[in-house]
Amino acid sequence: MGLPIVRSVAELRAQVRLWRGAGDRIGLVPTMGALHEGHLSLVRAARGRADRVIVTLFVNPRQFNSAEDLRLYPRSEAEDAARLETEGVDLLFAPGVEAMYPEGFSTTVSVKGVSEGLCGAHRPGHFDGVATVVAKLFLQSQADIAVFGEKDYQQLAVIRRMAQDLDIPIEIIGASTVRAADGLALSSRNARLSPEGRSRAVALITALTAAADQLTGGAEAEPILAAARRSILEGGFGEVEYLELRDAADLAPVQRVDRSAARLLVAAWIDGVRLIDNVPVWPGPEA
Ligand SMILES: Nc1ncnc2c1ncn2[C@@H]1O[C@H](COP(=O)(O)OP(=O)(O)OP(=O)(O)O)[C@@H](O)[C@H]1O
Ligand SMILES: CC(C)(CO)[C@@H](O)C(=O)[O-]
Ligand code: BAL
Repeated sequence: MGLPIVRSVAELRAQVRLWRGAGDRIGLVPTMGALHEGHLSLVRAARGRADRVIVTLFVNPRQFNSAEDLRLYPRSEAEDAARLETEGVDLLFAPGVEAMYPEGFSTTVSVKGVSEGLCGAHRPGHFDGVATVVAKLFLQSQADIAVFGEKDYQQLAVIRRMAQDLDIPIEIIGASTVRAADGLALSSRNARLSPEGRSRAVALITALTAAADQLTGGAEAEPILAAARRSILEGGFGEVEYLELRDAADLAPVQRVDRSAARLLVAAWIDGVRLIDNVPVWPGPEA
């Protein structure tokens, strides 16, 4: 029969009404397309928890702080739809910009606290764009659950806060990061790396995991982070935008991991491509 693709909120709502009437539980997987195994892992997580799965594909201009990044963002809707059909997805919602932001659109959802620093500091307006579009997708789909990747860890924290603050009745599921065989986190932007950049990009996760091991149990973060930063640059990255240790729940800065779980987060540039990644850091067995 093929995967139904709808482009208007009215069509989406009509389908959701039928499913809700039948008592189905609805799962949502928001994406910007150019799908890879990371996205498909979110789809599988949603399928395990819901009767119907909606994937959304919308390259959201409001979350791009660089026109060049928006222009270069990979787009492959036909291939994406074919992969989603194989995964047994029930509906692809792929609206155009005018359907999401019609003439006169004037609202911004802005989340303080967790959206500050890290990517928030380096991509001005990015999380306002994410929070606004995700709030719309939640309300348009009326889904019961939504799945997001931990690869975009700060984004996940922003979305959890936004849904809680706005009393949107949806359960947010965080799914662990899917990696290539060498450890690089899968990302749509990896497609923009040269073959040499791609093979050197592994320096990011190598440095993160080494630093996380040393931080486990409460060692002072500063010298460990400085060494990790050096090894990322020596590994072939041109710039480390940030490398920070934060509390895993509220993303407050952390000097050492001696009480609760933390997260080590990085953004770095290689080949003119900005890659992000993060790993957990645990207080250790004696904490
Ligand atoms: N490697 C991955 N493992 C698990 N989830 C992922 C992975 N990469 C992306 N996701 C998740 O997929 C969803 C859609 O992300 P998106 O379409 O931006 O893909 P992406 O690969 O992160 O692209 P990019 O970072 O280049 O924009 C988000 O919830 C994101 O966290
Ligand atoms: C959540 C999201 C689909 C909102 O546009 C996007 O930020 C993404 O792909 O991670
Ligand atoms: N994966 C998060 C979306 C973005 O980079 O804009």
